[in-house]
Amino acid sequence: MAVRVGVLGATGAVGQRLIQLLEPHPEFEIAALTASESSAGKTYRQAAKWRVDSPIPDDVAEMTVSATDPDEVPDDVDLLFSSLPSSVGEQVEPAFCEAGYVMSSNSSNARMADDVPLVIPEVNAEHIDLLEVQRDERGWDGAMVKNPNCSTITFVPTLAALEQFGLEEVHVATLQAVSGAGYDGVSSMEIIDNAIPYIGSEEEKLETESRKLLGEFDGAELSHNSVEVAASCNRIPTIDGHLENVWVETEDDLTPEDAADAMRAYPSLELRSSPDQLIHVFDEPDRPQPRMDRTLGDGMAIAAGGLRESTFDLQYNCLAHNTIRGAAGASVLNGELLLDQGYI
Ligand SMILES: NC(=O)C1=CN([C@@H]2O[C@H](COP(=O)(O)OP(=O)(O)OC[C@H]3O[C@@H](n4cnc5c(N)ncnc54)[C@H](OP(=O)(O)O)[C@@H]3O)[C@@H](O)[C@H]2O)C=CC1
Ligand SMILES: N[C@@H](CC(=O)OP(=O)(O)O)C(=O)O
Repeated sequence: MAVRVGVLGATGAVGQRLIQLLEPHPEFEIAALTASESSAGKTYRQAAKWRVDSPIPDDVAEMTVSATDPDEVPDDVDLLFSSLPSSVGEQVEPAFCEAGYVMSSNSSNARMADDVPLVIPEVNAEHIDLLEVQRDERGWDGAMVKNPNCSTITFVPTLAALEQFGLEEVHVATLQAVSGAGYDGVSSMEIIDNAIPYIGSEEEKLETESRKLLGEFDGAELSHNSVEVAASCNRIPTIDGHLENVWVETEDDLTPEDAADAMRAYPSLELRSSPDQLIHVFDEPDRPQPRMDRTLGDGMAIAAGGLRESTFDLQYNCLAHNTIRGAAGASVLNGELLLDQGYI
């Protein structure tokens, strides 16, 4: 029987992607949709300005949107996906977990909290058991797992593949699509014929979340990886797909060929939304490119290319679909992990 799920922030850009991924999902059944007070009481069709590249599912369109309040969500909903603005998530997500709901959240609040697992299943699935510590400390029947920021998700799997060579120092420069800022985030007059070399708080997120993801969980505490990460973030006028330039220094010798082999061999998982091949390595020096490569593995794969020696041991480019692998798909995958690991 399918698990009954709810989406918090269902009318937003990420909420719509969640609905697109959840509606055909065989393990999940959409049973509740929430948004702000101004959407509550409306049908989903009335409340959401649907902009995803597939038709709004008929049965979802006629559902009534409720306020984002634990009392408004049916008790038999077993799993919540949250795509709320982080300022709202910070206020309401803990109340849902306290009320007993298990939650897979995409919002940035609490990602760095000591007792909140920040998970990319193919990289650090074992961190999910930090939920036991969380439940002990917070007295929750529910639980909260987070996925990282979309730019963090793009480069961390490639670092995980290179970890065997001893990561010392990483520099990353991003070229981020406008969808990452949400529909109303960047105006056309700002971004067309332009690039903006600033995205608020983004650099710090890449630098800190990557070290948490690559950290060790000993069953009681999580220690963060000591690799030095320096990030520089830029907004460019692509619609979807964050492209990143990465420079890596390693303790052991590392050739571009070794790096390509390690990335290609890095395993995926058996979870439904994991791609068959997690990291797709291009031999062509001018790939990956956002428009051509963002839908690899149904938008859940990481693409890499341009592997070469430079002033660093290794330099390369990588790419992921920011609203699928970087947001909604990442949350769905964490939901599948919660189910697989018996948390729901
Ligand atoms: N866009 C992207 O690519 C990415 C976004 N994220 C993160 O995901 C989250 C959602 O982003 P995005 O979908 O772009 O945001 P949107 O602004 O498009 O959507 C926000 C959603 O939250 C609801 N909401 C807003 N205020 C409240 C409130 N006070 N109480 C309850 N619900 C409220 C909105 O409802 P209503 O329609 O009624 O206003 C809407 O459903 C953010 O934390 C963002 O940082 C992360 C990675 C990528
Ligand atoms: N800041 C990211 C998207 C985002 O919302 O990130 P976060 O999930 O960390 O809030 C971007 O602009 O592309």
